[in-house]
Order: sequence, then structure tokens, then C-alpha cells
Amino acid sequence: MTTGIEQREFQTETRQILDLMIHSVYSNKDTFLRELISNSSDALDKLKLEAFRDKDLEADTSDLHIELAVDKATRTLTVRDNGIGMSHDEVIDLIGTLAKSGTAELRRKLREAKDAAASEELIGQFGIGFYSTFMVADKVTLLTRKAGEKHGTRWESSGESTYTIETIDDAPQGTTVMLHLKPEDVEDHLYDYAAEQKLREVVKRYSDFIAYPIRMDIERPAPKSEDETETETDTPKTVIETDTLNSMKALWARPKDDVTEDEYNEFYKHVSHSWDDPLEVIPMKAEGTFEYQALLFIPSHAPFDLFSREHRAGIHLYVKRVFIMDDCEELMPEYLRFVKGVVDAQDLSLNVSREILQQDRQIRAIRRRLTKKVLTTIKDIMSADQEKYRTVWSQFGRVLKEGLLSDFDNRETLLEISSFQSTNSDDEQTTLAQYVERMQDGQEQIFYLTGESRQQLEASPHMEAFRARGLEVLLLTDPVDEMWVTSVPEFDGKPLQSIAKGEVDLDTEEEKKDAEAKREEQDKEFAGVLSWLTTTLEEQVKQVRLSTRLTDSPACIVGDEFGMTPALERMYRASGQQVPHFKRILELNPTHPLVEGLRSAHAERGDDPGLAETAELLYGTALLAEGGELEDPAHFAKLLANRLARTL
Ligand SMILES: Nc1ncnc2c1ncn2[C@@H]1O[C@H](COP(=O)(O)OP(=O)(O)OP(=O)(O)O)[C@@H](O)[C@H]1O
Repeated sequence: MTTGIEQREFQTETRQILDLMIHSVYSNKDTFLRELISNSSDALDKLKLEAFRDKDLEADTSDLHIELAVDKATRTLTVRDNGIGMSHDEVIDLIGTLAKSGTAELRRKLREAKDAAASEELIGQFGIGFYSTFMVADKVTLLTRKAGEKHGTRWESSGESTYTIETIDDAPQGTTVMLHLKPEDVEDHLYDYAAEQKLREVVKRYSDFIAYPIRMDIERPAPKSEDETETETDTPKTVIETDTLNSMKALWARPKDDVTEDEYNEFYKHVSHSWDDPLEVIPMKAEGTFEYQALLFIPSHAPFDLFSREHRAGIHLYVKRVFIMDDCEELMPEYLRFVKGVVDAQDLSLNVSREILQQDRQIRAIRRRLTKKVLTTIKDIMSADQEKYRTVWSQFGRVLKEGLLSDFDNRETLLEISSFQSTNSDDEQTTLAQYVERMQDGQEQIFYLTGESRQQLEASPHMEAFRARGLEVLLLTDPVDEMWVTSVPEFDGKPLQSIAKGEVDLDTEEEKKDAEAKREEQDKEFAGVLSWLTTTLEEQVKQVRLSTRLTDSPACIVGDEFGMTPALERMYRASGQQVPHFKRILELNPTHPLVEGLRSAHAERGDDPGLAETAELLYGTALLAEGGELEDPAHFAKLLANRLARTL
């Protein structure tokens, strides 16, 4: 059944990235082979697993391997595997599209990238897999047949705007990628990929650990037999021998002193589909009840899709060297989803399914150990290499903080390795331990304020008294901060306290005596206006009281000790959850002329309807000052305009 050749257009995004590839921003062209071999190795893993699960699958799994073949005359290089293959539709979806989340994001960043080096780094973080073939080839032909299917698919493109695709009768099972090589151009790092030596070197360098043989037929001079005599006219006899180019040694099973940094780096690129080197390598070996080996990596960059639903876990599970599954969520808590690597367990059945894994005691024990190990590694990095720690935190801090909500066992360690912005410094973040060290005499709490941006928090009226007294406040601006602060009661015996919640008491013992007397007097003086305001603003707030936290602003709004912040309320609503509206408390600064004016106006002419408008304006201003949203901005604007008009 050979159908006609169909020509299709690449998606715009794909085309742009192809274009970048071809006019290569990426100098290391050797890596195309790593990508192809890596894809083949994945395809072999998948077939092995599928055949194991589905005994009726018509597929030959007796000699799973990868093959390189060169035709010097036509300058083609072929990479062939007898793996799972792809169906017609899969070729369109997987090869015809750059079907990756984050592609749009990548494009945006590429547009902003200043120079070639910056673009290269971006592409490096993103990876372009199969498309990297266009760095070295001006035409790529892919022939594939999915295991169990009758017909195959032929795909071809010269990396411009279109590709062709057709269904064909006779294709061997698996995938063959044929590259029509561009002419060698050493200056442009484009080497002769039809040369045996080059291919050997590249395979050894990037793909030595691949678990399947990577074979290549090599033409060698035939060994001479004893009685053979050579005459000048004889053309030398040659024989073809098949060499295996890789050692196939599982890297995680080798003692770490035997493995070079380069080998670890290349293995990382294979398991994580990354293009850049990892930040940290974590080899692990456990003997005893649960025997396993693991090789984990902390990447140097957060992937574009770290916060997207499609983001997949990064751990591959092996059982006694046999690949079982990738993206094994059961082996790592969600907040460590950026960690990549493999775990090879000795005592699991090859038959394990996701369902079994979820229940398995051994898997849970391994997960606990891996989690602890990753966290202690970050802690070690923190004490040994501040620069590196800052990279870890800037890339993954936001995700790690999710652990404060979910991982009770490791909360202490998580708090120790976290750092935050604070009023102590404009650019250096602080750890909680450093904060505690700087705490003033008599200060018993760790103060913080949550919100959307540092700028907004610094301008918030809640900061006034703290700034006046030189008290340090943590400025927490990640959405996850709103959540974890409510579930972490303390650090090092010091309670965490929001400066926008509850009452603040910053006075020393001596100051207290004075303040109490003054406060009593003010309370009496303001009693009338406060109770009137509480009634007038009852829709908006649950109480109006005098404040001890304001020095410059007339008013601010504070939450109950245990109430939700408006930001948290919004987050819950955005995620579709029903939450009741929490009314907060309006606090007034009794020394501010506006508040004092309102008090005397209320005492003199309590029935003036203009006063209620002033109350509304006062409340709205306090809301705006903390960066909040007005319920009815048009109404507020009208009140304000009328009031201003009257002053002119
Ligand atoms: N040799 C192959 N056999 C079977 N499927 C393949 C093969 N090569 C590629 N594919 C399919 O095409 C998809 C896209 O490949 P591509 O190399 O572009 O990206 P990737 O490997 O998923 O990710 P990355 O770009 O990070 O390497 C693969 O995920 C796989 O499903």
C-alpha cells in the first residue's frame, strides 16, 4: 500500500527553530549523533518493555541494537535501530512538529537574546533533538515502522519550510535516519561524519554508556594467509568486520572514581534530554535490605515548563539494569521534580506497574533516601560554594519551597536551605539562620510580608513602624510563599509573624508604660469615630481600630492572625476552589491629620453624609497602598473626583 507523497508545511515555530539550527547558533555539531543515538536507545527501551507487557506483539526483540552505516560515495550517514518505531501519525506529531511545551517561550527569549552566545545557551537549555541533524545534513530521510504494524512511513525534508511524508509497504521494524551530509567545513566545526575515526570518537565521547550495542561495519585489510604472496598488481583484499563502538557499561554501576566528569555530563544529557552540563552529580549506592544504585543530577537551569502541568518527573527506573519506565513519579516528591537521573533497584519485579509502585514499601523507602540525599547535597553546596548555591536557589527555590507545604519530615532541612529577600539588603538574599543572627535584642519573631513584588511590599504602610525601628522584614513575593507561611509555625524556636496580620507590639518594656497610658487616652478620644466607622464600613471590614504600626500613612488593612490574605483568597479562587471572603481590620494612625480631622468632624457633625464618603475613601486608599484591588474602582474614582473638585 504505497500512498502518494504528501507534502506538508512545518509549523511556523518549528521552521524558525530549524532556521536557527541550519544557520547554526550551536557550535558543537557533533552532538547531532548523540541525539539520534539517544532517540534510538529510548526506542529500544520502549520496544523491550512493550514486548514484555504484550506477549502477542509481533516484534523481534532478539537482537536489539543500533547501527551506523556510511556510504562515502554518496556521503550519507545512516543511523538505524530496531526499536519501537513510529506510526504515520506519530511521525507527523513527533517529527513534523516541535511538539514541546515551552517552544513559544523559547522563541520569545531567542528574540530577546543579544548575541549568538546567548542564543546558543538558550538552545542549549532547550535542546532540539532530532532537528539537530540539520546542522550537518542538507537532507534527512527517515524510514520507520512501528512494532506490530504492517506499513511503514517515509519522511523527508531538507530542513526548509516543508517535508514530505508517504506510507510505504516494506520498511524494516524500527527507525532508520539517513543524513545526506553537508561538505566538511572544519572552520565551522563541521567535521567529516562519514569518517570512521570521527564516528568512533563521537560515539565514545557521547554515547559510550548506551545499554545497546552501537555497531558499525568496518572495512579492514584481509589477513594474509601463509602461502599468499603479494604482487604489485594485486588490489589489497579487504574484509568487512562488525565492530561495537560503545562499552555499554551502566554508568551508575561503576565506582564513581572510575567515571570522568565528561562521562557523567554526557549521561546526564541522555537521560534528561538536556544540552547543557548538570550543576551537580549525585551518585548513590545502597546495600542491605533494599539494594539499589542511583545516579541523580541537579540541572544548571530550570526547564521552561517546570510549572506547567505537562512537566514530567525526571527519574528513570531500572530493575537489575533493565529499563522499566521513564518519568517515574513515585521515586521523587513533586517538589524535587527538577532532579534527573536513574534508579536501578535490585529486588523489584520486572513486572512492576505504576499501580504497584505506588503501594510498594521498597519504592517508598528509596524515595525517602533520595529525597534526603538531594536536600543534604544542596545543604553541602550551600556551605561549600555560595555561588553554586545561589544558582540552585535562583533556578529551583520556587519549587523547593513547595516542599515546605508537603514534606513534613524534611521541613527543617528545607527551611535551612531556603533564602529570601529581605529589607536587610537590596540584592543579597538571606537565610533564616542569618536573619536570626541579626535579630535585635528582645525581638522574638521573624517578621515577613507577602505580596506581589518587592517594590510593592517596600511601599506598603505595614512596613512603616518596622522601618522606623530598623526591624528586618522578609519580603516574600513568590505565589507559593503565601501558602507555606501559613503552615510553618517557626524556625529555630522563633515564630514567623506576618507584619500585615494581628496586632503588633514593638515597644520595649519602658516604652510600654508610656504607650499604654497614651493609648488609653486615644482609645477614649477615638471611641466614637471608631464605632461609627465600624458600622459604616461593615460591608468591607470587620473592625476599625487604632494602629501601632503606622508612622506616615493614615490607614492600613490588616488580617486576622489566622485569616487568609487577599492574595491567597485570589489564588484559591483562580484554582477553582470556593473560599469565603475574609473580612479584615482597618487600622488608623491617630497622629495623621486626616484621621484626626475625621475624628473631630465626626464629633462636631456626625450626621454629615460627606463623612461616610471620607470613610470609604480612607478605606480605598489603604487598600491601594498595600497594592490591593478596589472592589468598585469606578465608584472610588468618582468619589475622589468630586472631592477634589470641591477643593478647587
Ligand atoms: N529512533 C526513533 N524511534 C522511535 N521514535 C523516535 C525516534 N526518534 C525520535 N522519535 C520520537 O520523536 C520524538 C521527538 O524526538 P526529538 O529528538 O525531536 O525530541 P526528544 O527526544 O523527545 O527530546 P529532546 O529534543 O529533548 O531530545 C521522540 O520523543 C520520540 O517519540
